[in-house]
Amino acid sequence: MKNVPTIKHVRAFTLKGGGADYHDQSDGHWIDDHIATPMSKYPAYRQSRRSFGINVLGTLVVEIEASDGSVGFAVTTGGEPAAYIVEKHLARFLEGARVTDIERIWEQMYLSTLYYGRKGLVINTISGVDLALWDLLGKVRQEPVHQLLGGAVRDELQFYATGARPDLAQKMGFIGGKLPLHHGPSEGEEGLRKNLEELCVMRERVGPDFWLMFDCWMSLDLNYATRLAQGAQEYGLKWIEEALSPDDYWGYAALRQNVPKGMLVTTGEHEATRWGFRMLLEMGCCDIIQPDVGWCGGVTELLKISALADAHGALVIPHGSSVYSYHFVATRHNSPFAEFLMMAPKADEVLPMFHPQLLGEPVPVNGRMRISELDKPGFGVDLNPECQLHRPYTH
Ligand SMILES: C[C@H](O)[C@H](O)[C@@H](O)[C@@H](O)C(=O)O
Ligand SMILES: [Mg+2]
Repeated sequence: MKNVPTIKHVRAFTLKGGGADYHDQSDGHWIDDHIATPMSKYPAYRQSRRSFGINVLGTLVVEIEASDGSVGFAVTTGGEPAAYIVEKHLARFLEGARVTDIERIWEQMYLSTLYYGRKGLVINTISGVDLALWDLLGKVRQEPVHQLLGGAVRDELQFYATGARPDLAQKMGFIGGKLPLHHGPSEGEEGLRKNLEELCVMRERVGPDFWLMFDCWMSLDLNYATRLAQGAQEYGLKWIEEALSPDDYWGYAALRQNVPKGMLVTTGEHEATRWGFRMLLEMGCCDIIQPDVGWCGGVTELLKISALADAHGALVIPHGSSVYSYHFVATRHNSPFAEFLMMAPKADEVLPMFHPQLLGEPVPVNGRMRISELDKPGFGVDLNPECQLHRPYTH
C-alpha cells in the first residue's frame, strides 16, 4: 500500500463579508429585514439581526497542508475565536497525523474540548477542521467527497429555496419556498395576522401545490407557534421550522402534537453532535432534522447523526451550507432534497450560497443540480484569492 501522506501544517484564517457567515450582508438584504428572532422582544433589536450581532463572528477558514503538498480547506461560521481554538488547541491533534486519521482526530478534538465545548462555536470550529480534512483526503485521493462517502444514490439534487420570494423561486424551478417569519409574540395579534397574511399572499401567487414553509428562527413560544400553525393550515403550510429555542426539547415534542395533522415540524440547524440529535429524535421533537454540516460536527459527525435519524424514520435535510451539504445529501437515502439559501438581496436571482468566498461553487439550475457538477477532488471548490485572508493567531 502506498505511503499515506501526513499532515504538516494547520492554519486558521478569518474572512468578513458574506460567505460562510452568510448573515453578514449589507443593508437592504431580505435576510436582515425585520425577521423574528429571540431578541425581537427588545424593540431596539427587532428590525435588524445584525443589530444584536448575528454577524459578529465572521467566517473561519481552516487550511491543512499535507506532506505530499496537497492542501485541503473549508469555511464555516466562527471567525477569530474559532481561529484561536484551531491554532492554540486543535492543531496539535492534526500535525503529524495521517490524512486518513479523520475519525481519531475528530474524537480527540471533541473529547479535549468537552470542558468548554459540546455545542455552538467549539463544534462549529471542529466542523470546520473536519470539513477541511475531508477536502484534503479528496485532494490526496483525487476523488470528490461524495465518492469518499460511499457514492451518490441519485443522479441529481433537487432544492427548495429559502428567501423572501417563494413566488420567484417557483419560477426558477425550485420545489418549494421557505419564508422567514417576520413577526414574533412581542408584536401580538397584529403580528400574527401579518404573518398569516404574508403566507396567504404567497399561496395565492404560487397556487395550491408549491411547498410553502415558515422559518421561525427560534423566535416563538409554544402557544404562539401552535396558533401560527393552526392559522397556517388553510394556506397549506408544509412545515414550521425552528419555532422554539434549540434547548426546548419538551416544547418541540408538545408542538409536534399540537400542529394540524399532516403539517411537519422541523428543527436542528442550531443543534450539535449525535447526542443533541438523539434528544430531538428520541423525544419525538420533529419530523425532519436540519443539521448544518458546518455547525453540527462536520461530515464525520453528520454520518452518525444521519444513521440515527434513518433508524427513527426521520428525514435529514441539512441546513443550507453550500457544497458541504450537497456532497452529503447526494449520498444519503433519507436526504431526498436539499436547501438553497437565496443570497441575492431581493431573492430574485441565484447566487452561489457562500458568495464570494468559493471559486467553482456550483448553483442549482432550474432548482436542480446534476451530481456530475460535484465530480472534482474534495469539495471541488477553491478559495477566492480576492478575499482578504487574515491569520490572527499562529502556533
Ligand atoms: C431565513 C432564516 O431566518 C435564517 O436566516 C436561515 O439561515 C436559516 O434558518 C435557514 O433555515 O436557512
Ligand atoms: Mg432555518
